[in-house]
Amino acid sequence: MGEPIIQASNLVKNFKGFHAVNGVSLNVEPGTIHALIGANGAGKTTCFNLLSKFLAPTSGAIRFKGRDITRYKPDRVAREGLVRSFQISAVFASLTALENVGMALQRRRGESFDFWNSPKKLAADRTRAEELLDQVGLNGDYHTPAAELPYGRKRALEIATTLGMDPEVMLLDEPTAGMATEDVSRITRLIQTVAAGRTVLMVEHNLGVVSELCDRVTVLARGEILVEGDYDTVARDERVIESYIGGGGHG
Ligand SMILES: Nc1ncnc2c1ncn2[C@@H]1O[C@H](COP(=O)(O)OP(=O)(O)OP(=O)(O)O)[C@@H](O)[C@H]1O
Repeated sequence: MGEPIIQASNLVKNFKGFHAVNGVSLNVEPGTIHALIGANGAGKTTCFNLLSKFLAPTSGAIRFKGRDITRYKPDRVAREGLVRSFQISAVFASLTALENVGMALQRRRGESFDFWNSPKKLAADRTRAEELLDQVGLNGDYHTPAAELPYGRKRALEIATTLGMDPEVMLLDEPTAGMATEDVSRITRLIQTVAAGRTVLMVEHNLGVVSELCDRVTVLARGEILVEGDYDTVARDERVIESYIGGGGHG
């Protein structure tokens, strides 16, 4: 294995004395799809928010491509290629699919969204935005407001906006949560496609999706790493089975 693209050392996050993440050291290898799993309350979301810089750790360090990013703001790490997917928020729900991806393209350049950008830049963005929408299967939905897209397509749009940031590492937060089986397989295939030439770190509850997609799996329990390995190894591990059956978290 080469040098990890993400190296988290001894991450700790306390909330009023409660250790949500308690000494997590995690390496993500470039070109892999890596899952964070664990029972409810295990610390997956907190860990994810630390890695995407949406939360500052109480202690510990994070390196991205060898550089210490522990004190970086989310926008800066995103521009450097570590990008998390976002649920299309209420603010952008009224914008069309094309406009949502267009915003990501502008954000990539560090610009705030500007409807009055130069026509040349807008035309180039539009072509790129259309390509990205085609890639995620939204070729018929360029002008549909995000709010009107069915759930599975909304999640596909989120992936397109993430791709608009030109990520080297994509951080996906429960990409198949709340989906019907048919959408789950579509998004699984989509993640597989967009993972080519990239690194993906995802929090995912659906173990079928994890087994299908992920090269490496880190299992958290009570804020700590319980087991790490490929899917078959962790799925067989007694401690993992027990943590799922027993609820694993602290609640
Ligand atoms: N902002 C916060 N303030 C206080 N406690 C928090 C906060 N965020 C998370 N926690 C606690 O930290 C623990 C870990 O939460 P986290 O959301 O990271 O777990 P999770 O593994 O993502 O769980 P789930 O699968 O239910 O989403 C939980 O006990 C939670 O109650």
